Amino acid sequence: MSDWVFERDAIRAFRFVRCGFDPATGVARLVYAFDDGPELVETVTLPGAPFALDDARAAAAERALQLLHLIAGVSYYKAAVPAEIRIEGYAIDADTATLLDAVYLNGLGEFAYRNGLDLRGRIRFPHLDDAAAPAPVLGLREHALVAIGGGKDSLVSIEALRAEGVAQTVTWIGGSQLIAACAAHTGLPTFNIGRQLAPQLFDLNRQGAWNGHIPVTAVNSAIIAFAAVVLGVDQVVFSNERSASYGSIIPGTGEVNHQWSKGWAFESAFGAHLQSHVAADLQYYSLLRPLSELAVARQFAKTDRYDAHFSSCNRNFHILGERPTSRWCGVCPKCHFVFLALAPFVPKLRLVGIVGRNLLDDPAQTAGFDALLEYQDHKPFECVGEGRESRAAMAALAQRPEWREDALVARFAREIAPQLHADGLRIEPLLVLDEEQRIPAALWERLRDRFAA
Ligand SMILES: CC(=O)N[C@H]1[C@@H](OP(=O)(O)OP(=O)(O)OC[C@H]2O[C@@H](n3ccc(=O)[nH]c3=O)[C@H](O)[C@@H]2O)O[C@H](CO)[C@@H](O)[C@@H]1O[C@H](C)C(=O)N[C@@H](C)C(=O)N[C@@H](CCC(=O)O)C(=O)O
Ligand SMILES: Nc1ncnc2c1ncn2[C@@H]1O[C@H](COP(=O)(O)OP(=O)(O)OP(=O)(O)O)[C@@H](O)[C@H]1O
Repeated sequence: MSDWVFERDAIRAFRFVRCGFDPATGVARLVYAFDDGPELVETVTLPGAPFALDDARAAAAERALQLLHLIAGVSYYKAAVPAEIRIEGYAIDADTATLLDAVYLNGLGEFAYRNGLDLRGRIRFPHLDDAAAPAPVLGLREHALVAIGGGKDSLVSIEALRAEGVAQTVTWIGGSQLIAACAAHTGLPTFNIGRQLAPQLFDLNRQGAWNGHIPVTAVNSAIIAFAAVVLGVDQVVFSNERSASYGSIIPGTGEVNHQWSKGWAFESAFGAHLQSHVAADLQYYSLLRPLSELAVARQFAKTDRYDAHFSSCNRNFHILGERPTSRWCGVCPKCHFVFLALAPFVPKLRLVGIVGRNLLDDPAQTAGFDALLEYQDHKPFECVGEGRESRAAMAALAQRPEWREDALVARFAREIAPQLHADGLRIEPLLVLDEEQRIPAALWERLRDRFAA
């Protein structure tokens, strides 16, 4: 890393140096730096090059690339969180700055909390006073790039879109074999985007950089939106459920949402921004926004097509280090939650077969399930449903002969449920669909009945 020394607390500025895309190779380069330190270069590679773009689409691709550059910078900015942010080579308007201020502040909420940092008032993207010209209609082809993450949620979306006859390409970022296997198992066209973080980020981490969670869904969304413009298609579909909009309530701090960029605040702001600043006919939406985690679990239970392939356990998705030998580690909050959320809807034998064991009959996992229930702990910083969903799922299992003898279900019925109001333990109200979403109206009309049952 040359002679430059990373002194985290002495760094003054984070620089967005430049970004560029080569349609001949499909490689986008996103370049950043701290002060006058070495360039940090992240690459994003779209398969299928060369790409031929007419002038209007090339201009829109440039706008989408700049948005990606700005959002993906969060991985590097976090290493030092300097007071100044500089954008070189292009300029942004006030709307774009407002979006970025929100993505960085809220998306780094867990990072800031865990590191004892207060980023409020610190993150200010510089901007011009003039508003950008409204983005034009590009005449994009009707086709959906559907993000797949290897877990249950995106598979529910993919099957719903298939049933409704929506043309889709299953799209993912990175080299996960697990996601590739799930994608292949859909039997649909696939699109695997390469992403390499600047390797120096890991050196900075070793040298004492601030480190922690980043809003990875915002980054993935910006990558796929850029790909949609390059490919000339009109929809980017994610599978973020309603429950993702609710964070963990931390005594003395308030709400901290690990999943902020999976929430409605990000989806609504980012989707509107793409239409006003990138292409007026580019639609970004989450197909599962009207559903709670329990409602998604109910949908997933309807098919066993992916049982031997999918996993919701995030330990499968580390960039560095060893991958788990089993698809489900069985001890992390996501394994706990997905087991609990599926249990009311999936036959017990099938569920134990998927995860490899019965997590609800293992007293060693008591603390993990207590956190999900928000019992003597807060909801874990993970992609898990609301506490009321976990409590309602447990309460339902406590009524089922096949589950109620299991150690953690029996303990819930004996020790926790008596302290709770019975009305708050009903599953049915949590399965009601929400109308706060941005799914194209005609599609939602067709989907509503499917998701209501
Ligand atoms: C796989 C995972 O859960 N990783 C989180 C973990 O990182 P760790 O160091 O254990 O491993 P790596 O993921 O290999 O990361 C190495 C370093 O690189 C940084 N980094 C990674 C990706 C990126 O886009 N930018 C980065 O800067 C990372 O910070 C490491 O220093 O712990 C980290 C700290 O808490 C998390 O940030 C890692 O989370 C990944 C970014 C990740 O992809 N996580 C998803 C599985 C995830 O958490 N999804 C959320 C969605 C949240 C959202 O708002 O988008 C969810 O499903 O709830
Ligand atoms: N590597 C990836 N590439 C593209 N999209 C991704 C990737 N990882 C996650 N996503 C998308 O981000 C969103 C949130 O991911 P999340 O992990 O919650 O979903 P999932 O993997 O489909 O299901 P589960 O909640 O069971 O893990 C989903 O829309 C998912 O498709």
